[in-house]
Amino acid sequence: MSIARLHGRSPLQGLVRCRKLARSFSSAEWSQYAYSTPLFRKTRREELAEKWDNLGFSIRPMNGHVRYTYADGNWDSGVFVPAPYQLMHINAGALHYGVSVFEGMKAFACKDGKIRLLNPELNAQRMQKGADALLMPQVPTDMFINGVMEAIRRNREFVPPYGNNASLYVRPLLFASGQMLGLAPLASEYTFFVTVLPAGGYFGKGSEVGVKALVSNNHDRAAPKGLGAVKAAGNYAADIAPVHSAHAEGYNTTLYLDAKERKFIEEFSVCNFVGITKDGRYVTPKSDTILQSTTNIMLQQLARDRGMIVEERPIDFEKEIGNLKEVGMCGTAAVVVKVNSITHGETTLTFDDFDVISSLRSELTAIQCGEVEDKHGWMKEVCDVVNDSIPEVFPVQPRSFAPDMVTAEAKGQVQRMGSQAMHGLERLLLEHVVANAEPGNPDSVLAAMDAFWNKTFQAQGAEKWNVRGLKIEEAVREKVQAKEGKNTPVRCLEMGTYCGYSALRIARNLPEGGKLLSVEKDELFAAIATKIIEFAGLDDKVKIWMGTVHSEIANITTRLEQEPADFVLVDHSKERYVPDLKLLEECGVVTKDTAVVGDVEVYPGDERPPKVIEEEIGRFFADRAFGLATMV
Ligand SMILES: C[S@@+](CC[C@H](N)C(=O)[O-])C[C@H]1O[C@@H](n2cnc3c(N)ncnc32)[C@H](O)[C@@H]1O
Repeated sequence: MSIARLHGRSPLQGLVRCRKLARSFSSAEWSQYAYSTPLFRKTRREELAEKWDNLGFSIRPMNGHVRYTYADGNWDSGVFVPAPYQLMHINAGALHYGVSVFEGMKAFACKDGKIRLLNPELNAQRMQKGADALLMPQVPTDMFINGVMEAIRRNREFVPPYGNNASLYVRPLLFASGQMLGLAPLASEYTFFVTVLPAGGYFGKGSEVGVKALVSNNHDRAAPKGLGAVKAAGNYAADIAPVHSAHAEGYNTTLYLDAKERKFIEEFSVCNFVGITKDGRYVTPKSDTILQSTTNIMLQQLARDRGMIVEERPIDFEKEIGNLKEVGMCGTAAVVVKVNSITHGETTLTFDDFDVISSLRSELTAIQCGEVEDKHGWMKEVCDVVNDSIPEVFPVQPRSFAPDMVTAEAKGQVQRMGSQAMHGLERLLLEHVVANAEPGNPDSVLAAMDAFWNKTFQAQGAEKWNVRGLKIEEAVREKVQAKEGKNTPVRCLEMGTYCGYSALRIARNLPEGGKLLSVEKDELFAAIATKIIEFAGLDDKVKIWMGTVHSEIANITTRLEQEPADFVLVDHSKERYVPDLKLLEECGVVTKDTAVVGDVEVYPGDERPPKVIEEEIGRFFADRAFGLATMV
């Protein structure tokens, strides 16, 4: 049996059954996955025009984030997700066991009109150390940097302009997104994502004004031989209560001493401790439970460049604190902030000077924005800044930003549709349509396609094939009727166009203004379908989009005008049904109101998808209240 008949025209072996799940979901249940784009509105650059100096440190919805998924021992090729959501199982390891590490980095608009990133290798290495400690997969340095750069490029209009002390704060995160019940076995899925937000605010200003710190006597940050040296989410959770009680007592931050002896300085709340001794040495604590700040590493280097003595060693609080003339707290967001005083019990020590640290800080920030030579090669160029005086034309986005990653396709886990041999048949189909159908008449084009396939396959399965088409059309018509008089267009999405047969059946039911976006990864099929649709005169309603849902998600949401789809036909490769539908849900394209019709038939001659895939599809559809057309 030729594989050709599996596509678009196939003898079906049973009845077509369209099942609407009767079960109704409460809005709370839906809220976990029925996102719709209107729930968040992306920030517009114009809204920030007056605010660059006062951005603060708050979350604003950006254009989207970059996400990679690790499953079956490999990372996928990465995707840009134009939404701030991640759909995951309620038993995800990150949620229950805190299997999560993150990073903080900054991108800057430089004097020469370029956006640059500060020292990403250091952050990649630190995340790798964290991954080791929590037995998560490594994020290779190249992938880390590619992901970070892509997230910045895609959000580059939110990089504050040069001359401003704000920057684009970049947050890469690695976590167990797969289920875990107990700590062994490990999660089957991990996610690495990179999200960004423009930030400035408190830390910028605080660095000049100075802060008051309180030695934390009732809390420890991390246990000896624990996870204090990695940027694990739990370390931050442990810091919340202490820092809030310090605030309540009128202090800006906490200072932790070592958990074992309560003698040696550890770090401030989420910031490293930096001191300048009365004789001009740069001192900073050394301990296995401190997270090493990348900013601290660079400040130390700048101090050494000036000939200063740098000592990274245990610092006995009682014995040495009085010998410091300057104290700063440093970290990516803060750079380095002046500490005016430290209170320990009844005693408060004050530090009036900040000249040495302040000048190191100025040198580092000058390197960051390209004002002084970057002798150590810390800055990595990302792209050009947005020029407000020139209308923005976004460059064509690369299809894949991690070309070396092992993709599901490369692993052979995605059904292979199409071969050299098939293209010959599809070419004949197009010739047949052009020769026999009436231009501008979709019904006659469909009739010609039916005739072609009937002839090729001696009419096997013709009737059942028609039933499938009718079911699809019925679901579309229901949606069209529901929208009648509502003045909003009917939006449809198809995954897997092949030669455009189902696209025609959908589109011929669409009223004026109705749209079908059909995604096809095979370029030749996409070209043939485009010609067939054009010949049928439905090209004003149908757009064939080349690529996969995964690679084209940002274009899909844009073409659907950030609105949910009314109808979705899932007819591409079974392995992609659930991941692609999940992504569409996260981006607000598929909601509880979308009619989703999935072809779950295994056609004769087709490779049966692995059982886990069939089960995954079954579970996914059973959990949702949208319609499913099942081929039985
Ligand atoms: C069963 S055919 C679609 C038939 C079509 N909907 C019809 O009824 O006329 C599946 C198509 O999906 C395409 N495809 C497979 N995987 C895909 C993916 N990940 N993204 C987009 N298209 C894909 C194949 O190239 C093939 O043309």
